[in-house]
Amino acid sequence: MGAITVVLNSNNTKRFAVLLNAAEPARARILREAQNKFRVKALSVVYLAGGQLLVDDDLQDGETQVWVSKGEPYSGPTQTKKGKQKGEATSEVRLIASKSFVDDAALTQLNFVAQLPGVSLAIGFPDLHPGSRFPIGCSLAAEGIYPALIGSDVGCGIALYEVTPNPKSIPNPQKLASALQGLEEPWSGSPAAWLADYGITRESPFDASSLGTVGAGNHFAELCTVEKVVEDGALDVCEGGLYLLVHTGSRGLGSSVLAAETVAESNPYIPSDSPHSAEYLEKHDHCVAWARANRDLVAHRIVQCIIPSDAPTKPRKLVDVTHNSVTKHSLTIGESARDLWVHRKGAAPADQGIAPCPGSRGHLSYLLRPTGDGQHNAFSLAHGAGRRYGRNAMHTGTKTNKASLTQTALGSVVVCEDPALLIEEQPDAYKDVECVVEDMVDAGICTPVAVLRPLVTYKVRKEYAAPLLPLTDVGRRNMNRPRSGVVQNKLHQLRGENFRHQLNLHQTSRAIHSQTSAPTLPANLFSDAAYSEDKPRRAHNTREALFVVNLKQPAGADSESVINAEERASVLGFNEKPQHRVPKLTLLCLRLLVEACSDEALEQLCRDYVPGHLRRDLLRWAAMAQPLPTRTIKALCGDQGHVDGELIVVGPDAELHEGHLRAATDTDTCSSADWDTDDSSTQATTPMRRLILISTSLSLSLMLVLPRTLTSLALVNLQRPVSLHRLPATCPLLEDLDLSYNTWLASEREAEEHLGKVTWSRCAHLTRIALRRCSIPASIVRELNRGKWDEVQVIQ
Ligand SMILES: Nc1nc2c(ncn2[C@@H]2O[C@H](COP(=O)(O)O)[C@@H](O)[C@H]2O)c(=O)[nH]1
Ligand SMILES: [Mn+2]
Repeated sequence: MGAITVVLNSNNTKRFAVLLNAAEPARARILREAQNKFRVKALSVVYLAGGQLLVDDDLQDGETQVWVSKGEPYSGPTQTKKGKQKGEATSEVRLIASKSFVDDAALTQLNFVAQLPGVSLAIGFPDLHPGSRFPIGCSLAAEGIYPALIGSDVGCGIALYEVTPNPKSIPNPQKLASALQGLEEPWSGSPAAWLADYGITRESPFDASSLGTVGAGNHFAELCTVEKVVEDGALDVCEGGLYLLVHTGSRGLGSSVLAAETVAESNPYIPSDSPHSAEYLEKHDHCVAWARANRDLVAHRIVQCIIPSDAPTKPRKLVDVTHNSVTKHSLTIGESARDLWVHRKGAAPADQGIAPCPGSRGHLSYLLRPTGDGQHNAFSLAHGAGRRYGRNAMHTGTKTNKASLTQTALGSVVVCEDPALLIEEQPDAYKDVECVVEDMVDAGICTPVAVLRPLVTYKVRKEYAAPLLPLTDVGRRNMNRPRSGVVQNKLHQLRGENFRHQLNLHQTSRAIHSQTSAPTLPANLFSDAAYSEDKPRRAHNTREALFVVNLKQPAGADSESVINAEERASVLGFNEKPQHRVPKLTLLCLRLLVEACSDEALEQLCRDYVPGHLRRDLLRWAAMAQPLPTRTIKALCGDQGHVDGELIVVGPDAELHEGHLRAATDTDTCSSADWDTDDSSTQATTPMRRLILISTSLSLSLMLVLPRTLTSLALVNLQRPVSLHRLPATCPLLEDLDLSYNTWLASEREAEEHLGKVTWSRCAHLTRIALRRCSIPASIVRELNRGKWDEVQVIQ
């Protein structure tokens, strides 16, 4: 029996040594000591290195560390295996991390990319964590180029600028934060002139709209002070001086480059020295230069905010490293040296001098000097602490105090007016940067030269509402006019904004805009039953009555259980009265084609000729006017299982098809999709965000497979109660929930019974709930608001 190190599994930094003795069983002693030392009563699980459970009391010889947990999964280091390429050549996987936590999913991804044809070496740094498809915090050496491995934020990186090296005193973070205004608006200067300084003469739609903006997600600009200089004279930084870290990339430009490369294939391979590689590298280099220019402009704007000047100069840049890129290096793997393309996906270069290693907004950051010959680490270093938890995992549903999120334990201030981002980017979401640095120092690949302390972290303000005019309208309106510089500029801006808006829709689909089509034909041509004014009138020959007729009231259902068109319109978010809404001619034609086609022909028609937005409009319109049967909905949805992120099923001739959800779930839920996309990239497919079920049914088995990406869900006038208590787990991102017109929620007692079972605090994003013609007891309203900053809007 000897000494063993006990590590607290939940954070991996708290540890102590315990001397085991023969008198007391090892497991019991470890737990007892750990409960005392860590002051955590519920510790009950002991893991051995690699994650194996210590079930009986005896430790094998050779064990030196154990991890104690309250039951959460093992978070210690994991051993990696040697990968093998598809052909005969072997690829090598190296993990440079022993103290840092590395998620199993990230290792799986690392092993996966190591197996790709042409890849010889995959290195995971201590900041390694899962990306949506490929790992982040790694370098991959390959014969050719895989654009998807670099990701869509090509050129993203971190730069450090000098603001005031010798201030009289440390500036007040709150004052600094309030000075940071106007940074979301497009820059008022000339992007072309700014870019020209970086050798960029090619215009892009993103120049006017995005150049000089930080962007969302993990990007940030941070005013900081030098806490400690470890290597004298390094970078000329002074303790107590004011500096600025800027982390941003090529904004929508990189996304557009990756999108163009991945039209036919999701992970294409470009052989080295092919014409295609030259073409891709030209675009890649454009993004890298653009991202540098962007960081410099962000820095310039920020310094202008805090030290306004009529003749501003660019702040002095001390370092600028790109962490998403591909560059060629000579690497010796096995016997021989070869020129290989090193893909850095969240990895700093180690051949360009000092590199920043940011921790988080609530931790210190480091400046590191690379050491060694670069062979072991493929001339790369960790690019930061790396995420420890995925974004979804940060939404625990427990009550969060806004002030505690905008003020960090280090006394710094956070400017972030997006509540979800504020939660997702909490310091706890990131690994321990000290461990990350130690792991690299232990591996002999760097030494720290200075330590930075955050003062103000700028993420985003809600001060600029981008114009969302459809590109086509803007283009058309300006087609025949001479284009002045101003108009040209505006056009570029709108194009950029339009693209950004599309990306936003892909990612959040918060706003599903209703059509505002001008009437083209009289409404009564559209609905069969209202075909002609000459037709003998039915008892209620209004549109509302027709919808009711079309819905074929189920046997035994009373009139209360059927909802009229206006009510349906309210569910769909259409504000106009239905009879005033007339479909576009294209919709009418499509509706007729749908009627005329066989199932097979319809599927082909939809697949090959009808764009998503038209199919979506038809689904919406039909939901109002003449609900479609299941098979037609299926044809309109195609393989994706939804149309443009949305699915509307109005019964009773239609019901939710399991195939719909399977398809939608398959495309949406990559196991690590919620971790990080590393950028504001678009996904190859639109995730399903909105599901509307009216007057149909939803079985428990379907409820359990609802796509996790849903932000808007309507379960309206359903004939049978559904297991609402499953919602927080199945739809964690839910923002809008419509439970209107459900007869099983009509009385207080019934509403209490069904709504009372839901842990509403776990629906952290919920902002609106509609309960038209339903009851909502006061106790439920209280529960709805528990743990929320803003009151959930209740619509009745
Ligand atoms: N000093 C700060 N560091 C931060 C902050 N948010 C994130 N981070 C660190 O930066 C890297 C960036 O990684 P990427 O994959 O998004 O390019 C990340 O790993 C964190 O360690 C912050 O607000 N301040
Ligand atoms: Mn980045």
